[in-house]
Amino acid sequence: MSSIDGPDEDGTGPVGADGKIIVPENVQEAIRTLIRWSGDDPAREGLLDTPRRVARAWKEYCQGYGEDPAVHLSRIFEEVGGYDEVVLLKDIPFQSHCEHHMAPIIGKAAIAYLPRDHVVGISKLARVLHGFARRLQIQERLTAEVAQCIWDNLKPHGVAVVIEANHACMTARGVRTPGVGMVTSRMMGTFLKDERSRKEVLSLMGYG
Ligand SMILES: Nc1nc2c(ncn2[C@@H]2O[C@H](COP(=O)(O)OP(=O)(O)OP(=O)(O)O)[C@@H](O)[C@H]2O)c(=O)[nH]1
Ligand SMILES: [Zn+2]
Repeated sequence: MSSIDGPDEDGTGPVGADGKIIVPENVQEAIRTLIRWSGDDPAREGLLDTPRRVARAWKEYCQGYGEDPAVHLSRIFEEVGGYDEVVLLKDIPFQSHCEHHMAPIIGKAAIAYLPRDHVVGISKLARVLHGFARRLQIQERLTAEVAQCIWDNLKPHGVAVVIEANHACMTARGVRTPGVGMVTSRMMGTFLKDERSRKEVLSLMGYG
């Protein structure tokens, strides 16, 4: 495959003439080994392009390693008309992969903060979530990282993050128990210290 110089638009690696990331031979071979180990023949026609596809899919699932989610919080808005109440983005769907089985984690998040003088564009909260979700994760760390990033960069009075997700490693394999949801939360600042504020934000999130 011929290549053009320079990274693709996500900065994940050199791309070929078809505009797709070039997958090194050793990565493809690793996937062929896994196919063989699973019981199939990587040389059969339907599987010939699979190693390349799988590798590119994993680059996409793990796009978060190529970014610092904090960059999304650098553009602030100071003219907020004196608004100093809760800002909440809820029901944000996300996908991640568990670091134990590399199996999908599919869920939704609610992210809230209590602004101190300034706010950010609301889409940026979802961008921060995806930046940390697109890595190999456990749900507890994902929750903590999203909250800490907002806390460190916006310096708000409070941050609250609640994540609810299903883990495919519990449904498609292992204990094989569909329908169970894991819930994690991280409260910081006012939401941690003040019970009334915590109750208010949880109620706005739909957990009241
Ligand atoms: N706390 C936590 N556990 C997770 C998460 N994702 C997956 N797990 C769990 O990680 C554990 C790994 O347990 P191990 O005993 O090392 O692996 P295993 O033999 O594959 O475990 P089973 O899934 O019970 O078959 C399992 O209990 C998973 O359910 C997560 O985000 N947070
Ligand atoms: Zn798992």
